[in-house]
Amino acid sequence: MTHTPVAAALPVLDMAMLDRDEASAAAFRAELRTATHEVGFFYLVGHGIPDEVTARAFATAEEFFALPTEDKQAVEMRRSPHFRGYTRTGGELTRGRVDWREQIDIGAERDRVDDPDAPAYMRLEGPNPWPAAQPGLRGVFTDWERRCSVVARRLMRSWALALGSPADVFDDTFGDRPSTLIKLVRYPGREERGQGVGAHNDPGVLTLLMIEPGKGGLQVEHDGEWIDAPAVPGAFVVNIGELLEFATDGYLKATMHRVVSPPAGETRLSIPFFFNPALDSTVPRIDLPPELAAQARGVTQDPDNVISGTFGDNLLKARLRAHPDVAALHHADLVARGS
Ligand SMILES: O=C(O)CCC(=O)C(=O)O
Ligand SMILES: [Fe+2]
Repeated sequence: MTHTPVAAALPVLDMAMLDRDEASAAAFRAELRTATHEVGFFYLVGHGIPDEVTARAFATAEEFFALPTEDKQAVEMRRSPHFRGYTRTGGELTRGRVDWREQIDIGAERDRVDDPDAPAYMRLEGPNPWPAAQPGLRGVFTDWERRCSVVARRLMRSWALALGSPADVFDDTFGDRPSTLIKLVRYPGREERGQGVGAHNDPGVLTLLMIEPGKGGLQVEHDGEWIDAPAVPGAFVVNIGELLEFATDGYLKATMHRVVSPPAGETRLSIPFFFNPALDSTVPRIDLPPELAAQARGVTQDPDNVISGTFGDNLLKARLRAHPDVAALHHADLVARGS
C-alpha cells in the first residue's frame, strides 16, 4: 500500500430520501449497498440531527478537554472496570503502537452486573464516570446517543432490505440493550505528523463519525491507496465494522482507516459513535440472494482477530488489548487465562 493520499472523494448519501416516495427510498438503499460493498465508507447528510445540536456536542467536548488535568484524571478509565472514562494521550494502543490522542469513552449507562456466574463480558456493562467539573456533559451526550441510535437503526433496516432480507433481520441483535459507545477524541498537533490513531478496522457493526468542521486527518484505504476524508459540514462519515462484513460473508466491506496527527499548533476533535450488538447476542449470517452472494468475497481472515460467536467475547478481547493498564488493574484473572 502506498502512503500518498489521493484526491478521491467518498460517496455522499442523503438519508432524507427514505422519507420521500418508495422509489427514492429504494434508490437510497441501492446507493447504501453499493457504497458499502465497494468502499465501506460514505458521507451521510439528511440524517435529521440539527446543526446546532452538533455544534453543542463539539463545544461540550472542547470544554471537557480544556478542564484542568485533575478534573480529567478524576474520571480516568483506570478507575473503571467497564472501560469507561478518560484516557490521556499515549494511554491507548492500536496494534501495539501508541495512539497520539486523548479521549473519553462513554458507553450505554447501565447498572453493573454483580452475578458471579455471569459471563466475563458482562463486566463491560456498568455506569459511566461523569465529570463532576462539567455537569452539563452527561445530558448532551445522553441526547447524542439517543439521536445517533435512531439514525443507526434506520440504516440497519435499510441494509437489511437492500440485502434481500426482512427489514427486521438485525433487530434482535441489538434488542433493547445495544452496546453503544461514544468517544470524544482530541488529537494534539505534532511537528512530525505521526499516528493519531493507527490503521484499523472498527470491530463492531456501524460507526457514525462527526469530525470537527474544517479538519482533515482521516484517511480511508481504497484500492491500495489512502483517500483523504476531511470533515463535510453537518455530514456523518459512516463506515461499517467487521461484524457487518461477517454477517454478509464479505459482501459488505469493513475498511481500514487511520488518523494522521494535525500539524504542530493545531488540534482536531472528533466524535465517533459506535453502534454495536447486545453483549449476549450473535450477529446473524445473512442469506444473500444469488446475485449478491456471487459477489461476496468471504470474511478477511486474521488469525489475531477471529470474529465469531458472541459479541461480548469479541468486545472484551478488543478492550483488554487496547487498554492493558485497565486489564491489569481490574481483570488480571482474564489476562492470566489469555482471554
Ligand atoms: O477520529 C476519527 O476521525 C476516527 C476515529 C476512529 O477511527 C476510531 O476511533 O475508531
Ligand atoms: Fe475507527
